[in-house]
Amino acid sequence: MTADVAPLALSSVTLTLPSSAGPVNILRGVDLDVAAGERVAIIGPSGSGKSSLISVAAGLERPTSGTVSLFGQDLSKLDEDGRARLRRGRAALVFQSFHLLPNMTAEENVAAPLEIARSPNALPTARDWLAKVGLSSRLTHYPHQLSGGEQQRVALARALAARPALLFADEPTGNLDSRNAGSVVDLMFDLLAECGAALVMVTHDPVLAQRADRIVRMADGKVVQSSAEAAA
Ligand SMILES: Nc1ncnc2c1ncn2[C@@H]1O[C@H](COP(=O)(O)OP(=O)(O)OP(=O)(O)O)[C@@H](O)[C@H]1O
Repeated sequence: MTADVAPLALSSVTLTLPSSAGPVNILRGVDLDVAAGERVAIIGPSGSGKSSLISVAAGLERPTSGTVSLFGQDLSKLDEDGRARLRRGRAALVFQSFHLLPNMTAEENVAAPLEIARSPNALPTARDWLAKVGLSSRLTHYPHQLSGGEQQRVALARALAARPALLFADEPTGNLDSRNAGSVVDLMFDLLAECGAALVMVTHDPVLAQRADRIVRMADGKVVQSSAEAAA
């Protein structure tokens, strides 16, 4: 993995989607560069395009125009499989609603992407990561047997077990009470530091945003401010 290639670079990105009321301009010319290991929080009012930005940046959605480079590769030059291959082991995602597979235990949920990436010792590695997030006693529990905070910690272990260079997080604590949110956030920042991973995180929580190295404020589909003091 080359440290000198920017994990993420967006240039003049637009996203326009059709709706019954006509085309909606969701992203209207977004530039964003994220350096290796840099932690960026994206804030802004509801509907300003934060989740859409993450979706386009992670290659889950194609921009209408502009370029998205992930680890130096232009995503528009890759098909869906190519984008998935590029992300695998290097970029990970954590969402507000966890997205754990309901028919798999905690350890199987964490091991699954490692197995897909053919990493050796997937299950022992999964167990190590569940220990890091304080869930050694819940290895064989299914998601419905876990609390919201525990499910989010499994999701975090799953995202970070492959030691990605970039983590995308969309409201990573959105469904948690403030005590659980605080412990998940502490854990996330500790584990990111351990991996040296960059973070692109959407949040409505100003306290969480302040923990980032940089705060990017969006309004109406555009970046309107980008600085360490944006939330002040
Ligand atoms: N598939 C779609 N088709 C049309 N419009 C959409 C679609 N998805 C999102 N939008 C619109 O795009 C805008 C941006 O949505 P997005 O979810 O990115 O905002 P957000 O800043 O993440 O909002 P929130 O903070 O409420 O989650 C919203 O006005 C939304 O209604």
